[in-house]
Order: sequence, then C-alpha cells, then structure tokens
Amino acid sequence: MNLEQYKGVFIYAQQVDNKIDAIALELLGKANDLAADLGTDVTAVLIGSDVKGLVDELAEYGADKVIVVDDPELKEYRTEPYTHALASVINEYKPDILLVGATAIGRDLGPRVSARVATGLTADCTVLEIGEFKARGDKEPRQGQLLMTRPAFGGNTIATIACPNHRPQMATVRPGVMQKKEPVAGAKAEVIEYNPGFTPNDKYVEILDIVKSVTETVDIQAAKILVSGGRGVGSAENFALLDDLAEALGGTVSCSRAVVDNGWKPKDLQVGQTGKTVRPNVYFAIGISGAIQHVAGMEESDIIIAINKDPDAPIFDVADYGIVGDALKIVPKLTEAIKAQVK
Ligand SMILES: Cc1cc2nc3c(=O)[nH]c(=O)nc-3n(C[C@H](O)[C@H](O)[C@H](O)COP(=O)(O)OP(=O)(O)OC[C@H]3O[C@@H](n4cnc5c(N)ncnc54)[C@H](O)[C@@H]3O)c2cc1C
Repeated sequence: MNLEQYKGVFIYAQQVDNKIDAIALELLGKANDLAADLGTDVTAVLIGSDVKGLVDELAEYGADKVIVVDDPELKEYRTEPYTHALASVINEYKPDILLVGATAIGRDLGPRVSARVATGLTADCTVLEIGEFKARGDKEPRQGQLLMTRPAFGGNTIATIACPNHRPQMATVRPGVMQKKEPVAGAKAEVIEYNPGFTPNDKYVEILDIVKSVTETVDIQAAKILVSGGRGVGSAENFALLDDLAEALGGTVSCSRAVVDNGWKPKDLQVGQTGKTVRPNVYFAIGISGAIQHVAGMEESDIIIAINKDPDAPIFDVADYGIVGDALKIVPKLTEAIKAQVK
C-alpha cells in the first residue's frame, strides 16, 4: 500500500429520510481540527437517493468538498449497497482519515467497509488527535498519524491506538462526543458526483416494510439541564422527586445504568459508556457513585452538581459543587427553593 497516495480527512455524512443526522455535523467539527493540523481539507461523503439538496448544510458546517453518491438503490440504508458505495469512494478518492458515527447505521457500515478496503477501525473513540507514532521496526516516529483514544477493558483503562501501515485510518465516534462548529451561512462546498454502479442482486436485503418505533422518552442529548438519578434514589417511585426538580428547572431526567438494570427507567435515559454521552450546561448527579463508565458519558458537562450521602464517593472528584447528605431530603428542599426563586 502506497500510503503517500492517501490524502484528506473524510467523514461519512449519515442521512436518514433525507435529513442530515447530527452526528455528521459533529464529525465535521472534529474533521476540521484534524485537517488544520495536517494542512489538508475536509470531504463529506453523502450517500442516498435524491440527497443533493443536503450538500449546502454540510458546507455550512465545515465540508470543503462533498462527494455525492446518489442512486435509487440507496433510498433506505442497507448494508450491501452502502458498503459498496463507501468502499468504492475510498478506492477512488483515497482518504488519509475516514470518520464514521457510531450510530446503529455506522456500527454496521464502518466495520464492513474497513474489512472491504483492508484497513483497521477503532470503534467508539473519545479523543482523536494528530501526533507521532513509532510502529514496530521504525527507527524514527512517523509524524501526522491519527491517534485514536477509547476506553478499553470495560472502561477500566484508556487505550490510544494508531493505524500506521494501512489507509484510511478509520474511527467511529459516538453521538454527542465531538462538537459541531458554528455554521457559516452561505458557505459552499465543491461537489463531486460519483456513482460506482449498482446492480440489484439477490444478495441485497429486500426491505418489505419499515415500522418506526414510537417512544415517549425525550432526547437527553439535547437537554441543557439534566437531573440524573442513580441507585441511591432508592426506587422508581422516588424518581418523582427528580421529576419535580427537573420541572422546576426546565430540565430533563436521566439516570445511571444501575437504574436501568433495576427497571426503574428505560435505557434511552441512561448516561455513560454503554448509554449516551451528554454535555448539558448543568448536570445533577443524584445518588450516583461516579463509576468510570458513568463519568465517561457526562464529564464534559459545563457544571456538575453531585448529591451523595457518601463524602468519599468518586462523583465528587468530577463535581464542581457537591452536597453531602440524603438526596431524598435534599432534593425536595432544592426544588422548593428553586420554585421560590422563579416566582
Ligand atoms: C462494560 C460496562 C459498561 C458500563 N456502562 C455504564 C453506563 O453506560 N452508565 C452507567 O451509569 N454505568 C455503567 N456501568 C456500570 C457502572 O460500573 C456502575 O455500576 C454504575 O454506574 C453504578 O450506578 P450508580 O452510581 O447509580 O449506583 P451505585 O454505584 O450503587 O451508587 C449509588 C450511590 O448512591 C449513594 N446513595 C445511596 N443512598 C443515597 C441517598 N439516600 N442519598 C444520596 N446518595 C445516596 C451511594 O453513596 C452511592 O455512591 C458499566 C459497567 C460496565 C462493566
């Protein structure tokens, strides 16, 4: 493999129902930082049917170029045609780096594509940066490598992984981990239309019907204030106290995995390594011990307020403000005080 041929930072611009997914805009934000360090440009790969109208949004969020693969075969996401599309783009345009969202689609597509083009993939990265890396047999470290950091061994350690001998260097990133850039209204990207040809065949999955799941739960990743409860809240019924606090603050309730495991709240509300990554303005951690797998999902919050009866609970290590005491007594008083302020 001639590594010199591979240039540029590419992102997979996920769209569903012809709407750009927020993860694509977050990846563009990170891709811009990486491209600035490498002195290169950012390309979004947009795959779908009738999707050309989405190009400008990608340009506004930082894409210098957009490669559009537009074909009726790509109307709904299916593993085979999308893998063919993205792998063909890689073979044709040879990116140095390719970022994919760790969404349900990206988790299916990314590994398949990496296998197709015979490169490595680091999943669920929390940090991506450009740096030097000394591979086995190298006398000097190589410059300009993508260093991909992610939790390993069940979150008990952090590993930084490089892909020195193959291209593209591929990483997936979970939604909410990277930050979008401020959009530049009216920005334009160079548009490259590319179609590797699709021949429907009986290996393709045939979609007979799409049934959308309707959920009552809210999107905790969009909330500015999260009132998060852990096992220390004691029961599903006691979460009513957190509901009251969240309502008084105009916030949303979320929770730790212990709460989901106990069946007190649905998985959609779980924060952490196997839940969602959140970065609200204010995060209340109530009766949450602060296990590393929980903290991984909320430590980027602007202000963290912990309430815990154990003064040695690890959550206080990441909290900006801490209250030591019984949450079941403190939370109602806090709610009353906030309501009195708002009146
Ligand atoms: C691979 C893997 C992935 C994981 N992913 C996640 C994840 O995504 N999210 C996640 O949250 N966890 C995750 N976990 C689990 C994690 O390790 C912890 O077990 C979990 O976060 C603990 O939840 P908790 O803090 O609610 O409960 P506990 O650890 O039991 O803590 C309860 C806390 O409440 C306090 N408390 C008790 N009563 C009161 C009271 N009346 N008032 C005030 N404080 C009180 C206690 O002092 C204690 O600190 C994962 C684990 C593994 C191995």
